[in-house]
Amino acid sequence: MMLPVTIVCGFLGAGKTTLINHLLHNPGSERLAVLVNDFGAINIDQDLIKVETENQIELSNGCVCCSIRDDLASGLVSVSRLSSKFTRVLLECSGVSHPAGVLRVFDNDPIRAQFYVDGLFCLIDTSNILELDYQSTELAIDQAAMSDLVLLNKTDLVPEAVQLEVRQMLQAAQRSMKLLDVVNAQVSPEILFGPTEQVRHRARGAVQGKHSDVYESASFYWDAPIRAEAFRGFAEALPSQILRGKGLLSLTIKDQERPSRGIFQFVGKRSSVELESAEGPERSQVVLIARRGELDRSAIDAALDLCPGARAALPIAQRRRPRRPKICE
Ligand SMILES: Nc1nc2c(ncn2[C@@H]2O[C@H](COP(=O)(O)OP(=O)(O)OP(=O)(O)O)[C@@H](O)[C@H]2O)c(=O)[nH]1
Repeated sequence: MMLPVTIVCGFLGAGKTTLINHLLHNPGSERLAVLVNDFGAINIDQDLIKVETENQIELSNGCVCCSIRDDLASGLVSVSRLSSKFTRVLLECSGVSHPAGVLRVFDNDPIRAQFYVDGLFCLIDTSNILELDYQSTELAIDQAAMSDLVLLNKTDLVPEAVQLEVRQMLQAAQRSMKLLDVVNAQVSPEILFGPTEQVRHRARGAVQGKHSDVYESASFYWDAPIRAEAFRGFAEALPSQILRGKGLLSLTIKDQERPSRGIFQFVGKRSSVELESAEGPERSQVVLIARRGELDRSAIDAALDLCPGARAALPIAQRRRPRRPKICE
């Protein structure tokens, strides 16, 4: 039996992982296999998926629409071997993925014989899309234009006038685009998993070049727990050209015996560190993404000086062959 695939796309930080977490908590009658793609050298999203799911595959080391399409295909093959366990695949694309490149994977055998794209949904960060550079705005609009439904997320952060401007910009690109206002990607699973009125002719244009030519990332890790104050200093000193930052941290806090787990989020010039009740991970990890050439290394080094002990994770190009995705059983 062929398995339906729900694809979630949207520019960096738009709320894709928030949506995946929401759907995993509210799966309805579905048994979901989740494939998660992160652009950076470290897959932080893998750890930000908050439901204990053994049915999760990590696709890191590049963008799923251009550099690691083979990894997506082999991830899907791994799912197909266990297809009786699942009723649906949820695919979270990296924020710089173009849906055309992702859809191409489903046009070829053996994937074409085992999976079909049942829905393509796009998250838009309503609070930030008007601030993006031209090329990133174009990518975000392309992602939206190819989707069956666009979720205008983070509407809590902007006044109605801005929401209206975003709507007008998107509908100027495609008049028939379907838009739904949401906060924290809260949408009924029936809307995404039920029958969709799919975009009739999804353009299957070739993706121009690789997204690693347009965007770059830097990843760092700390083997010892970090003082929360020191990390705050680092986060505040990050240069404003960074489009996206995220991290999974082990933070020491005054008067607390054990380090706590912290989640670092940086998007649209807003940064936050959320402390969780769980104990911190063995290693703290942070990924920063910017347009190629705009990742100001000396400013980042100056920020890292405020938070000693960081080591750089190897850039994608210097790694050995990307790891084959493995499904946990
Ligand atoms: N205020 C507000 N914050 C939100 C909303 N949706 C998501 N966020 C926050 O935005 C940040 C980014 O959300 P993610 O779900 O990680 O975004 P993403 O698209 O998966 O990010 P990438 O995978 O890095 O592209 C997190 O701090 C979320 O908690 C929303 O509707 N309102």
